[in-house]
Amino acid sequence: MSVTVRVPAKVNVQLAVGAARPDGFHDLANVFLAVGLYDEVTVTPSPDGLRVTCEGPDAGQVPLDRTNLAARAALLLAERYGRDTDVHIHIAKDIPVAGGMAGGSADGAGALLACDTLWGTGAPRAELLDICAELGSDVPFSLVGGAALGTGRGEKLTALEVGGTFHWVFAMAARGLSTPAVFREFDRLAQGRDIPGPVASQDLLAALAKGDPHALAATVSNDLQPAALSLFPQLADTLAAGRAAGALTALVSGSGPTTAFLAPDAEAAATVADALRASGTCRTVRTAPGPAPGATVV
Ligand SMILES: C[C@@](CO)(OP(=O)(O)O)[C@H](O)COP(=O)(O)OP(=O)(O)OC[C@H]1O[C@@H](n2ccc(N)nc2=O)[C@H](O)[C@@H]1O
Ligand SMILES: Nc1ncnc2c1ncn2[C@@H]1O[C@H](COP(=O)(O)OP(=O)(O)O)[C@@H](O)[C@H]1O
Repeated sequence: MSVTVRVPAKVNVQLAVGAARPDGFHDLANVFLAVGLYDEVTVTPSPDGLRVTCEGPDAGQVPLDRTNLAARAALLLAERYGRDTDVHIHIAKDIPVAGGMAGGSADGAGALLACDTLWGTGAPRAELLDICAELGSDVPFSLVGGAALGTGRGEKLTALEVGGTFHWVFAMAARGLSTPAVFREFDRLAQGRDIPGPVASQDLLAALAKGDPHALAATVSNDLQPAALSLFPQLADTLAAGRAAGALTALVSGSGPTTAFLAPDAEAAATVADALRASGTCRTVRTAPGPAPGATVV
């Protein structure tokens, strides 16, 4: 018997970052939107013990040892419920690696739900969310999907209402960016400045609730964008190419380097995608609607 779970990528429509905390994390007002780009995680009982395999264009960059977030999720759940981790975890990866779209987090949440289903642990949802938070700040959101405000380091979630479908274009870069390196660059750029506590924009939440792409485009923001651009200046060319092609707004997704473009409708999204492909400023281009559902057994 196997269990397969489908898990979405995310874009941060607002990422407000506070000052570094004593534990090295940053308090956030992180408005997540799940989008229709998915990894699929399949778990199968395996007589050879815990094993991870991965397929997809970025598979070569995914660690297959116990540092893989999917393996860590299986180990944490097994430890809490006294199970053996005799599973083969296979990841069919479509979310870019180290792209700021929470691909590793998606695999962590996916493996957790898949193992929970396979083992029939009956873990309460709150306990699964707790394990997700232990795995990483973004992992709880990968489990719930939709749209949510993440506070604390991004792990404390409040579900948000979304009044329509938003049409996104994503440009994947030639290389990845390390999330800790981008936060470190944020700290460096912030030196000597007063960093206000992060607060969600009420105008942005209203735009999401209304499902209005023009209002959303006018309110998106990402405090990590200057840091990502400082480490990867060529991203400015990708952002400019998408804007010139009619995107309502262009921003770096999370810590980057994937760039995200909001279009007024699906047809305009296809036009922006074609222009980005022709621009030669990125590796691949994908379109995806949001919101998308969270981790789901298929
Ligand atoms: C920036 C965001 C925005 O959604 O996503 P990505 O762009 O990486 O996808 C997240 O905050 C990433 O969350 P996640 O990738 O789960 O990070 P974690 O494993 O929890 O932390 C990795 C490292 O990032 C930094 N970090 C992360 C979250 C946070 N609130 N403050 C931080 O300073 C810390 O240096 C930490 O050691
Ligand atoms: N299942 C996984 N998929 C991708 N990366 C993983 C996974 N598990 C651990 N990692 C590690 O996490 C790093 C960040 O990957 P990822 O989650 O894709 O990026 P981001 O945090 O920018 O969204 C990778 O460089 C890789 O070393």
